[in-house]
Amino acid sequence: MAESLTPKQVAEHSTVETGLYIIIDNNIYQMDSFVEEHPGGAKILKRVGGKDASKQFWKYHNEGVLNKYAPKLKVGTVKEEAKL
Ligand code: HEM
Repeated sequence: MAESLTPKQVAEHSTVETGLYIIIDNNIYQMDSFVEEHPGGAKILKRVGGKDASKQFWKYHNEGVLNKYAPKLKVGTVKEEAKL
């Protein structure tokens, strides 16, 4: 089920135990099941848990990687925090 979460809610899932969510271009990916098979290593993914990793992602990957893995890993999109 696709969720719509604020950056703050995503930040609550910063560890493998809580799902290891990362943000890439406003989409949220749940990495806990993938972290041990990530070709770039588990450590680098754990470092960006709960955060926006768009910049790091696009440095090392291309669109094809997202097309392949999004169906399995994407859990939702980021919604703006309410502005007061
Ligand atoms: C949805 C999230 C991600 C997926 C599905 C993913 C998947 C992959 C795959 C399939 C590779 C193998 C190389 C390739 O096919 O291009 C790879 C390599 C790599 N990934 Fe990721 N990755 C993700 C996120 C990240 C993030 C957020 C970082 C950095 C913080 C990262 C860092 C790396 C590095 C450093 C490599 C090795 C590049 C190299 O050896 O040249 N990845 N990743």
